[in-house]
Amino acid sequence: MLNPVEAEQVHLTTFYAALDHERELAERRRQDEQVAGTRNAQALHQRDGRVRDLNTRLARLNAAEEGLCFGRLDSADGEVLHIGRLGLHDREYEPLLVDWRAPAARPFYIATAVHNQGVVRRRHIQSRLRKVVDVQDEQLDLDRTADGESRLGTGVMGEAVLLKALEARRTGTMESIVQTIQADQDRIIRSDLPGVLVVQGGPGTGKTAIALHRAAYLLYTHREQLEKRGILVVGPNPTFLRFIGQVLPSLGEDGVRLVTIAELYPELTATRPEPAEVTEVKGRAVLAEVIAKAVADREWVPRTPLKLVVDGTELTVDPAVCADARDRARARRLTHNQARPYFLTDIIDALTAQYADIIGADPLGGENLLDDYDLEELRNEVVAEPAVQALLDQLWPNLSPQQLLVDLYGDEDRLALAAPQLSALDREHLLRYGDDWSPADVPLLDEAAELLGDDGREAARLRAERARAIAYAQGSLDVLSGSGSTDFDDEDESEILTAKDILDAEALAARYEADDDRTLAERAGADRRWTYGHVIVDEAQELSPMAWRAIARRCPLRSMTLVGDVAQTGAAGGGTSWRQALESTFGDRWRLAELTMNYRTPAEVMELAGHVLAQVDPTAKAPESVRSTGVKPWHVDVVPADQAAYVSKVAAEEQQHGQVGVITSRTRLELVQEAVGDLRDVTVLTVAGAKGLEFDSVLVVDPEGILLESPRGLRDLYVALTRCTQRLGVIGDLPEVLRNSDAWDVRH
Ligand SMILES: Nc1ncnc2c1ncn2[C@@H]1O[C@H](COP(=O)(O)OP(=O)(O)OP(=O)(O)O)[C@@H](O)[C@H]1O
Repeated sequence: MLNPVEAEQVHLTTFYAALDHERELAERRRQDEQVAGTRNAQALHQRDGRVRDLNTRLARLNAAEEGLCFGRLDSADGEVLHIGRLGLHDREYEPLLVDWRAPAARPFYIATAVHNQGVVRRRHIQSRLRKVVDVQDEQLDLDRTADGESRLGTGVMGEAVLLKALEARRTGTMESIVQTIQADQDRIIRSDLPGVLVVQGGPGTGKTAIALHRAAYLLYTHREQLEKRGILVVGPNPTFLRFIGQVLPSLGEDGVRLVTIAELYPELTATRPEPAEVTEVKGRAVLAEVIAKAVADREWVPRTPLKLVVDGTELTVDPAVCADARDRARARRLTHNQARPYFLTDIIDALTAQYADIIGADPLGGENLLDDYDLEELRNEVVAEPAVQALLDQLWPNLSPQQLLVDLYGDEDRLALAAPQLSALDREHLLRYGDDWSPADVPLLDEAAELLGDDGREAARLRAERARAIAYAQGSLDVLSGSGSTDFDDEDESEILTAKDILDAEALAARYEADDDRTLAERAGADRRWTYGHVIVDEAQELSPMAWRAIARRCPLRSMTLVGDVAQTGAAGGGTSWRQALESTFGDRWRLAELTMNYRTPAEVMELAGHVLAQVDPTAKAPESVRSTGVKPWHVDVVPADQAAYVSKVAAEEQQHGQVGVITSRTRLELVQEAVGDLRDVTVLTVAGAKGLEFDSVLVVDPEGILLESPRGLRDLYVALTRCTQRLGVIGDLPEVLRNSDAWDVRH
């Protein structure tokens, strides 16, 4: 009789054989597609589509290679299901392996001894390089529990496997948790697609991991709906995006665009740093009104009549005429730039009429002497007159969002007019000259783009793109027709229509466009108006109301997952309660789920961090750590002058424990960075840069500085203290909140 490891090896070998078979099949079909000769452009085009699908299939099969099968469910009725990273069939199309996202796999994550969902045994299978290395069983059958064969358990699924995963050294990038997703996490992952779901959870509760697995689950379950529009994932900074970037590909999913708020606006780099007070003002919901007013102010009505000269004739633009033209243009309910031609037409008509009255006046007092042809000529003259164009640009300019903001920020009077509801100091924060952008400007540019509409650049870009596509298509047709002549010596073959016979370059270009070769993320990234099937925001507490508006615009269906912790808010414009953060954009149309177990930070470290949380919010409850390490956090007070050198020495020692994160105040950052140099596996960051990240060992340097240098210093300190999976050291003068705790192991 085989032992469990041997028995599972037999199954695993079958699964890998099926995986290899699928892979070979896809590979062969891809090769066949690639060598199949065709001269028909439409067939070529369809073939490209099939090759792309096969590439996706192969990428999915390859992603499942490591840890292909990790679970097994045995039901009371004797049914056995193996759970894996994807679904596989045998050659008779009988299911072999169930995808972890399929409904049938669900009991693997939620069955308990009390609610066993018909499962009597859950088996965790661990493998490496196609070999089963360990098997852990959980008996979920209460009858058997009664006779002592099993126990009710701790409420943690697959405890031994989970703890092994949590104890493991970090690699510097986040990994998939498919094998050990816990029941409360599973409920969130599989929550319904529609609506806004807010996931509140303390540090290390798995919010990021869950958000990414939810993306994979949604893509699998609602593929039809989501594949075309894709999923947008918004994270706090580029380092974080790199940290999480491999999780979805490792789950076999692309079709997801990962961005920070600063990258939300196409073709723009928004990296200019700015003071927190400025960021805070730019993030306020009222800025939407300010931008709207700034746009409206560019639809200008002069107070007094304006004079201009057309070919020696003086004409007057009356304020009443301008006001009338403006009202009529606005009544069309178009964007500023789209409404502009209507306004212009009215003003030009008025000027032409005035011009004609003067020029065509009958000296004898009779009717105007000009006919329609003359009037048309006069109109052309009015339009061609530079003074008229300058006047029109003044009254209703064609504007890009960038120009609107440059003009607004750079002019005290414009600011005063557009933002009377802001204090003089707040307006001063906005005042600046130049056209480089900070991340907080991005939602404002986006807001402006909505109100202004296309300023002509988008149309020009599309025209250029189309011209390129036509040139490319023409090239393809030339190649096809060139090679066609040599091949047609057979009677029958000459009957075949070539691309050239049935298509011209323009039609072919249209086909190429419809079948754009860029990835979904690239296409979505280039199009400001792209709307996604689902949006996931991580560290969502950091977003300002203006950022929420920009995000909401990208998902009119309001299908979103927002994960975060309002006790960790560091950004000046971020929210400290979900209600306050979301109210202006979503009202109360969102549902809340909470997570309470901490899978990252050991209990010893959480005890300390708990003191800080109690000061951030006395009503908040720190998440409960699932494990303790027996290693107390340590503290040493080193005078500032010696700190950098000390940190460098300790960081080098800590390297032996794995990835080391040195988190320090902004003021000490450079000094510490210099001292640490480029020690392998050691990263020096500020708290903002460490958001969402984790390390085996963390050194917090200058905690007092972290606390004092930001109005949200306490929350920053809480974030810094909760980044480690194993060890925490604190270097520098201790803030009051961390003194007098028994949690410390004091170093001298
Ligand atoms: N069910 C699980 N199985 C294995 N590991 C898990 C599980 N849940 C969470 N983890 C691990 O715990 C760590 C913390 O998870 P994650 O970063 O998603 O937490 P978070 O709630 O986003 O934290 P923070 O708010 O502090 O950024 C990660 O290493 C993650 O892989």
